[in-house]
Amino acid sequence: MITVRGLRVALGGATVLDGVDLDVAPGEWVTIIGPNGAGKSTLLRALTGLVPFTGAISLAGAEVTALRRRERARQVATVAQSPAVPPGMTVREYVLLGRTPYVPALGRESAADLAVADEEIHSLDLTEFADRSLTTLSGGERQRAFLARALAQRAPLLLLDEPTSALDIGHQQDVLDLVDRLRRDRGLTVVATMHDLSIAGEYADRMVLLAAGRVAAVGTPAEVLTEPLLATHYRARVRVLPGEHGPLVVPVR
Ligand SMILES: Nc1ncnc2c1ncn2[C@@H]1O[C@H](COP(=O)(O)OP(=O)(O)OP(=O)(O)O)[C@@H](O)[C@H]1O
Repeated sequence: MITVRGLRVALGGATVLDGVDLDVAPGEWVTIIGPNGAGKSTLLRALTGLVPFTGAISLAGAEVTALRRRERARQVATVAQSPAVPPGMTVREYVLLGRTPYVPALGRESAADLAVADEEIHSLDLTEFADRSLTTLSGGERQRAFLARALAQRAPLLLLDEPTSALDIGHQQDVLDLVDRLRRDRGLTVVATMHDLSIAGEYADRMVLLAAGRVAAVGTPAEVLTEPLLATHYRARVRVLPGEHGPLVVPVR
């Protein structure tokens, strides 16, 4: 589904990603972790062709730079870390934006587009907010609206930049369970960045540890979430305990 070879990104004169290789199989969930500034968001942005890069990135066999915008939007849906909130837009109107790649030029959304939007509003538990202005939602409610818009795009590849950072622990689990269920039901491929390492490890098939723009480790959660790797790359004092669905990373003073 995704092949990245020798990816290098320079921003503002600094090398942000350097020699990154990555393979993500169809239906796989890969979570990118790493300390602040490691290059996680930049990697996601590069996957959608949003930052200039050297090296090669292909999505479902096509070079990302060769895909036209509309085509790319049918392949990849992204929830950015802090998406723009268009003023005066209701939740339903916002989620409908996810259907843009399917609306004909100068045309309007069809009844089927409206039905898809309402389905995602329902699956994200947003029905009671559908006619409210997006700007009046709490941070967590808004986060769910961002995800609903991305899901309405019905793209096979879902890129999530810290999808749970604004959510309480219950909604974190609801949203990640939903993404996992959609992954199975719709065959979605998921690439996410996350800071909560225990939760990250519980949902990912594989993890990539980025540090200073390079891949420091890649493997199963048990291979990547180790005390020595976390001490080296995060300078964190942690204990890693065995958990039912993956290692549990506990900070210790
Ligand atoms: N437009 C830019 N110009 C210069 N430097 C940039 C630009 N965008 C990002 N950077 C730098 O690139 C590095 C990687 O940023 P990125 O946002 O990818 O990190 P991250 O791993 O997602 O961090 P965080 O965990 O803090 O969200 C950072 O040092 C950042 O300051």
